[in-house]
Amino acid sequence: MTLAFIPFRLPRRRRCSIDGGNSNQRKMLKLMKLRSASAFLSRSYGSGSVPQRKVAVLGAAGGIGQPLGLLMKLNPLVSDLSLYDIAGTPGVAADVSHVNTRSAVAGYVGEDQLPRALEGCDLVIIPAGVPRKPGMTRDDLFNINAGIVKSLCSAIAKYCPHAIVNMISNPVNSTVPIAAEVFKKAGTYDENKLFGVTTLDVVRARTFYAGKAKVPVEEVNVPVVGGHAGITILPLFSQVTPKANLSDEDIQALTKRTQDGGTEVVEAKAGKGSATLSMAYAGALFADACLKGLNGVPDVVECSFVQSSITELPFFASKVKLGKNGVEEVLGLGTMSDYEKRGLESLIPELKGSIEKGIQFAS
Ligand SMILES: NC(=O)c1ccc[n+]([C@@H]2O[C@H](COP(=O)([O-])OP(=O)(O)OC[C@H]3O[C@@H](n4cnc5c(N)ncnc54)[C@H](O)[C@@H]3O)[C@@H](O)[C@H]2O)c1
Ligand SMILES: O=C(O)C[C@H](O)C(=O)O
Repeated sequence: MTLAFIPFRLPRRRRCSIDGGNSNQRKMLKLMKLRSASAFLSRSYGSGSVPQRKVAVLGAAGGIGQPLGLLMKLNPLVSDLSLYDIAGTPGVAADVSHVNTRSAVAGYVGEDQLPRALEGCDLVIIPAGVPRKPGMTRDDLFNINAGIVKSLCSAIAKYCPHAIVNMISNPVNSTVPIAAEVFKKAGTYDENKLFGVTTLDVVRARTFYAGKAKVPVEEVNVPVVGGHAGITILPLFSQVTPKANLSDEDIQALTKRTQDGGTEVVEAKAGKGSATLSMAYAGALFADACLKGLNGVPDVVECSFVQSSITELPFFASKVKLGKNGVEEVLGLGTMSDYEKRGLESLIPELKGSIEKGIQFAS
């Protein structure tokens, strides 16, 4: 998983050898980086023209929304960036708009301006809602965030019914089913266009594994399946690459740390919210993957919580192939270890309950 808007990165070994060189070599590196950026774009779109893509961030003045807005402004696949919140967006939009990259930026504040924020959107990212404080579960956010998500999704159904939706607001295990129900009621539901963003779980699993296995973090690839809360987060370290010789105890500790990654941040922030910067990074990665898919870039695969039939549950996170219409294929679970099989069995009742809670709320 690499960011389209950081196409300049050379593989680690090449970077090392040139970075240490003389000034001519460094100039050459700079030129190569610029060339590789334009080569990337023309490779992806043939004629060299990048499609116009309007992206909205709902909750754009928040802890996630602000850095996510900035990261989307850095993404050359975005032509129009729409920053919406119930307060604070004029300032955030003015600030982000001064960054000298491709997209036009507009700030929208309050419900009256929501239609204009959404009209013509290809992708809507939703980090609106309250975050956890220490001692809370993600489900404790349900009472406030379910209503926020429901009303935002009603507006999406009305003003940009064909947009891809990236749901960040917690509890994701329930907010995605809520969104699906709202879209179904409005007659606009397309199961291929609704995604629960679980990328931060993958980002964490990669980081924690790389630290333990002493392998370069950029090379680590590991699927994380299930959902996005506690034991419903199931990293499949038996499928990780590159392989390292870790004990069962190590794998269990890595699994637990991945499952508790959000809580680790909530506790460290001591009442000032949950993960924002790492989430903005993860959200930008996932949004970028969706845009690449929309633009026809082949073989884009990410983990996401989507409508699924790979288990008995109607929604499930797994590897998903992204294409011009959103989900192109929900990929299976692959071969799992006995430990992971037990993890899968024990997450099912909790995830089922959270999905049903969301469906019931919205219907
Ligand atoms: N999926 C994940 O992996 C993941 C990771 C981190 C956080 N989260 C969740 O993301 C959400 C946001 O977290 P945060 O730290 O940015 O919170 P925050 O409180 O800093 O920001 C939330 C923003 O949402 C806005 N908002 C509230 N109601 C709104 C509405 N009706 N329309 C538009 N905007 C509205 C607020 O004004 C605020 O600016 C939380 O629910 C959190 O649990 C999810
Ligand atoms: O833990 C949280 O409440 C926020 C988010 O879901 C996370 O995983 O960081």
